[in-house]
Amino acid sequence: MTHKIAVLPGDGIGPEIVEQAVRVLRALDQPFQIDEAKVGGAAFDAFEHPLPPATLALAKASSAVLFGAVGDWKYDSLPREFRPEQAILGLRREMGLFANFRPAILYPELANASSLKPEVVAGLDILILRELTGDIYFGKPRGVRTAEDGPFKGEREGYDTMRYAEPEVRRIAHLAFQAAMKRNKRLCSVDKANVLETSQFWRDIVIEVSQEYPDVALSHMYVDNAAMQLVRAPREFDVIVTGNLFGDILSDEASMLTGSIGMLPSASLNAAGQGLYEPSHGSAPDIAGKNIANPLATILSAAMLLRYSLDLSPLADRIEGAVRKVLADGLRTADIFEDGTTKVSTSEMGDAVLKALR
Ligand SMILES: NC(=O)C1=CN([C@@H]2O[C@H](COP(=O)(O)OP(=O)(O)OC[C@H]3O[C@@H](n4cnc5c(N)ncnc54)[C@H](O)[C@@H]3O)[C@@H](O)[C@H]2O)C=CC1
Ligand SMILES: CC(C)CC(=O)C(=O)O
Ligand SMILES: [Mg+2]
Repeated sequence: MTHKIAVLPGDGIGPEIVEQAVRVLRALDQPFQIDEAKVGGAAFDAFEHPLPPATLALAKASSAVLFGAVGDWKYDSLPREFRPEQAILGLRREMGLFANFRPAILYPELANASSLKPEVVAGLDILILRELTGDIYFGKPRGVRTAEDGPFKGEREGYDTMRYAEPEVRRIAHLAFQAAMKRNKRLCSVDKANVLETSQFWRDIVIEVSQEYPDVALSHMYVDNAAMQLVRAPREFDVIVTGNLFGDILSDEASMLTGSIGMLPSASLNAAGQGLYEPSHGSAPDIAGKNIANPLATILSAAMLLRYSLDLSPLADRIEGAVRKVLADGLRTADIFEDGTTKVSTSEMGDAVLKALR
């Protein structure tokens, strides 16, 4: 069976890191049909839209999407609908990719690259499940208006809307409990229920859903405390489930526990099992075009693609094994480099993973 994979490299380091992941996929010698399309700023430059209809159609018609990253400071003054970030938000919304799995795993070889002491992070293996199509990122109304009341009445104000519908909370909660069942049966739901109505509602629904999973130990934590606990004692967590905004922030924080944001892959799934796979980081314009970005988060995202969307777990295992081997061999991109290891470029890291696959 031929699997259709849409490849959307995007902007900044996107093309450099996606190129390495595609080389790895091709080296598996499978009947993949790999089609590439422009997205983000690259698509805006070519077609005056960050998510052209042809790119969206290609993504929707594929079994899975491999995505790089979008965005660059040079587009920051465009009207919002034309900004590159609208491409990834649009793909998530249009494809219904509501469940974002971000596994933060510390490879033993990177214990010293983590910003925490090895004794605090050794053996770290947590899963952050971030709701991806709701919350303040998508809530309406939003905009800039003249304040009608309050101490700044008559002045301009910016506003957004945080909202979650009951089915949205229920479906992500079910996935979180199911993920916890396959792991260490501990689930921590992160919210801000002491302040926000949306969060109290989220918490109430999660508690209701928990009745169906009596074997999972459910806890709740306010997001400010969770941010602190992640650097105090990260191994206390097993699965974390949280909303879109809090999950965005906490997963970037968790990435540093693994040594670098260049190590954190992600899978964004919809109800039909279709998925978009991307590193958790952005387009890193500060290092783009220098062949120094870490491609491992993207290569590990390709492994998640094989496992979750194509049901090819043995091939995913092969890629993850190859990544472990290159790290054990002491190869490091600049972001995870330390004395006694060998600094390699983006493409050299790709070469090494390819070699280790065989
Ligand atoms: N899914 C997406 O496409 C995302 C896009 N963005 C966009 O990316 C652009 C840059 O945003 P930032 O806030 O700077 O976040 P960023 O994640 O792109 O970069 C943050 C820092 O991490 C470093 N970094 C990121 N990935 C790396 C890698 N693979 N190897 C080595 N170092 C790496 C960067 O050099 C930078 O110092 C913005 O336009 C933003 O909107 C941000 C996050 C996600
Ligand atoms: C455009 C942003 C919402 C992307 C981001 O920061 C993320 O998904 O982690
Ligand atoms: Mg983010």
